[in-house]
Amino acid sequence: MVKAVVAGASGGIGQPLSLLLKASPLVDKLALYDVVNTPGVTADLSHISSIAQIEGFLPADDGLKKALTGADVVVIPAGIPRKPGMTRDDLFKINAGIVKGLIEGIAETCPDAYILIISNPVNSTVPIAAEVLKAAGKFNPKKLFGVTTLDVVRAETFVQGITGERDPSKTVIPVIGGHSGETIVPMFSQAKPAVKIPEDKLDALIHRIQFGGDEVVEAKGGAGSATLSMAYAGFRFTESIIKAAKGESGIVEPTFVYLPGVQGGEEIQKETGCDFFSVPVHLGKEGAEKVENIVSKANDYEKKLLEKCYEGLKGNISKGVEFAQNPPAK
Ligand SMILES: NC(=O)c1ccc[n+]([C@@H]2O[C@H](COP(=O)([O-])OP(=O)(O)OC[C@H]3O[C@@H](n4cnc5c(N)ncnc54)[C@H](O)[C@@H]3O)[C@@H](O)[C@H]2O)c1
Ligand SMILES: O=C(O)C[C@H](O)C(=O)O
Repeated sequence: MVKAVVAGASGGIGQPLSLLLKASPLVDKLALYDVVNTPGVTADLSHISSIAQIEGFLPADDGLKKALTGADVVVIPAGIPRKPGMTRDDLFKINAGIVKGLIEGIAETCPDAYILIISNPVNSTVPIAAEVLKAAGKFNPKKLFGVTTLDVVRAETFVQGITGERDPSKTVIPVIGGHSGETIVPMFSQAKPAVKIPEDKLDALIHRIQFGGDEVVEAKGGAGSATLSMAYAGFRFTESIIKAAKGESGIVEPTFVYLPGVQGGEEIQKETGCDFFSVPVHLGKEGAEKVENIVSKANDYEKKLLEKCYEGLKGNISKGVEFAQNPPAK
């Protein structure tokens, strides 16, 4: 029996993500939570003839608690998206409080659930979540994940323009670091099967992966950021978590985790100076089993990218920790 919850289910990501989860044979129960419109979204999805029993909740009448009760996996795409000219960090002011509130609810109602955070800025919202869970005495670093799968999906897609592979998802390209601009570090040296990127194309390819989010924000012209590709990526990661929890072996996904809390993470923490980092994580029945240290395998070109990543990422992490430890007065 797997119960999944989407918090932020009525939004641009929340709706297609809820659709994919409703259609998935891996989900038995699906709860949709949002501050608006969940009755409509739930009624609509409930007509789909799939396994998942679906229920929708609003904040009234203890809706968050009811949605979270018995949850195994909580996916969080709640919060505002960017408009052209904004950075992900510009979302901090509003989204930090939204994520904090939802994590407080999880700490109280379903502290053993896997928590998958999509809300930006991921580099800060995940540290916020960790601090809130620590303060409640409920932090399990093996079950807290920042979803960075869209960066992996973009790397797979954009490199296809060079390799010409028919199915881009067959090339595994680890993307590590964080989830914004130069904190995103694609590791083409570790691609499987190996890919050969012509030297004159590498800078542009890396830049497109690091700033792929901007491409969508600009194209949507004020109507938000990536939603459909994110729903696909978020579903792909959620499926991996559920499959691993059900005992499937050999599942490895890059995801943003608290390094000291996962086997092998301390070595990467020492090397990077970052407490949180996206790295390929081996997923198992209890969540993050161990991390792969591919940081130490970086070539000279990637080492330069990583130096820039550490600079930005450390600041983003501290900002989240500081917010959670000293929340602004309401
Ligand atoms: N991690 C990634 O790779 C990635 C990719 C794309 C977008 N994002 C981020 O995901 C977030 C959502 O994007 P979107 O396009 O779906 O935005 P959206 O505005 O379309 O939807 C957000 C939803 O969150 C809901 N919400 C607000 N406060 C809430 C609360 N306290 N509890 C529950 N729900 C609440 C809103 O009502 C809305 O339905 C943004 O922060 C965006 O930057 C992350
Ligand atoms: O770019 C954004 O703001 C949304 C998301 O983080 C993305 O990478 O598409």
